[in-house]
Amino acid sequence: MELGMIWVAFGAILGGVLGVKWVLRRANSWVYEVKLGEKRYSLPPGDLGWPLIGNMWSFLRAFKSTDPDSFISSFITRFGQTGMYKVLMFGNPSIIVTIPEACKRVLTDDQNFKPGWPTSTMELIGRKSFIGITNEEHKRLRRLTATPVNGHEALSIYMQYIEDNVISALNKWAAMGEFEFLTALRKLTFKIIMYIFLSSESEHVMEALEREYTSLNYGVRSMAINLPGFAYHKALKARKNLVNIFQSIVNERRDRKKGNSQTMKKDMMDALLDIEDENGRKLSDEEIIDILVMYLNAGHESSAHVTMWATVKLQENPEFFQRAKAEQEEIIRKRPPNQKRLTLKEIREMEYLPKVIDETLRWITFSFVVFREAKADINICGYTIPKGWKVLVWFRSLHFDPETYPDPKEFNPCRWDDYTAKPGTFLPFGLGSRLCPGNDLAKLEISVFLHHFLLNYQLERLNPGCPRMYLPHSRPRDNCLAIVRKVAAESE
Ligand code: HEM
Repeated sequence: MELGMIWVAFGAILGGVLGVKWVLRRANSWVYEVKLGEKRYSLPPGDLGWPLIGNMWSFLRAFKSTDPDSFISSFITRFGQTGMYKVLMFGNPSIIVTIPEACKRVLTDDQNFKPGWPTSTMELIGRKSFIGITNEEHKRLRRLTATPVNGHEALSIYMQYIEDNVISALNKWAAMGEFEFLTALRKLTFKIIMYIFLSSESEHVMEALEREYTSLNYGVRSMAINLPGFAYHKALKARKNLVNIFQSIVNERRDRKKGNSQTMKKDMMDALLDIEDENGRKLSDEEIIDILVMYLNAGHESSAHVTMWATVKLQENPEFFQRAKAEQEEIIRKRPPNQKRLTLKEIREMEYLPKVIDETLRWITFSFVVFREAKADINICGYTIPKGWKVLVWFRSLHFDPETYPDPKEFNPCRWDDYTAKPGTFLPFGLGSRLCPGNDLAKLEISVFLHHFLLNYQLERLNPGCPRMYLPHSRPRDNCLAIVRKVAAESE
């Protein structure tokens, strides 16, 4: 009898637990889907996860494991290869899009989509940065800021500065013993983007800014928990420090302008201070600072990570290393004897190195997701994306699709030998009006670095088997602790 009671109690508790779980698993659907009425039946398949946290737990678990793609795979296993899935992430009901057709549609339709970055990201990058302003304002500021960092003329102005700094950084590192290769590359790419935007600042200011950016970045894809000890809390503090530093730079520039003292060279900061709209309105300090926070962040983290991985993967694969080095040696051989430096023309004529760079861009997919928000109900590939829902364009799925890229986890530049990416299958820099304005600059920086590295250096990692982290971006846990060895004398 007593045993019977125990079983009854056990059954009741189990039933209760399962009942609560059943309710909790459906709670988000009742909150977000029921109000859509008939439209809810044409949503893509998926699940909105748990109340409040939605699918964040499974996302973070996957991206903190060795297999980040297990997050999307779990949707494919449960709901099939539909290419679009409903989720609740970063506090919003959202649709993840993973197939070329859907990604292209979302990224190229500005009438129906606007930027949809989580509020937590906006707080960090800035409400007046490109992710927070209207399409019209974006168009105007984008035209002004993108021209100086892209295209032939702009790049030829920066070529020598980039090359000088690459040569001296490599020289310095080779005399340094062990160091964090990624951290050093971040400093190098930061110096370059600082030069373009602010001409130049003291080493001291630059170091301080770069340190704050590292903390800012760790917070960008973390849970938005503003409590001491959490990455997001540290990132908010870093943003405050960045804003203070930029404010003092803006003040100094405004004073200098009032005093009519001529700056040596007009940089992006001058352009931002001068710009006026059709009504003669100038940009406020807040607008200028948010644009700087965004550009300086986007303009150094990404190039540093891609340069590091390209170097590491070449060094790990002697066959690729040799082929890449042979191409660079050929460039030197063909050069007139009085020419000492790499030219844009030589970079454009390279055939193998661009394949190495494209393969690195694919293999790490630095921006694995970008965010949009539907401005109206819209049908894509037979599914409804409701007005106000976020859209997560999941670049990682495009770049790791085995149909497009056989054996996708293998790093293999030769896959690009006879292959031209079909539309929408290779989007490392995004697409449409928000296409990365720094794509040419990034490729230039990476090419110049690899040219000098391949000709003269070797990288020896101290922990080659060190685990890889995927958040906020793909990197070795030890920031690529390594020694750079000089193997040949520089030609000049
Ligand atoms: C390998 C290096 C880089 C990668 C992989 C990369 C990737 C991307 C991607 C995917 C986007 C699109 C975001 C979206 O659609 O919402 C983007 C936008 C952007 N990138 Fe890059 N980027 C790189 C280098 C740079 C550099 C060097 C700069 C600085 C000049 C830069 C500045 C920006 C800016 C300002 C945006 C926002 C554009 C807009 O909203 O109009 N990026 N980047």
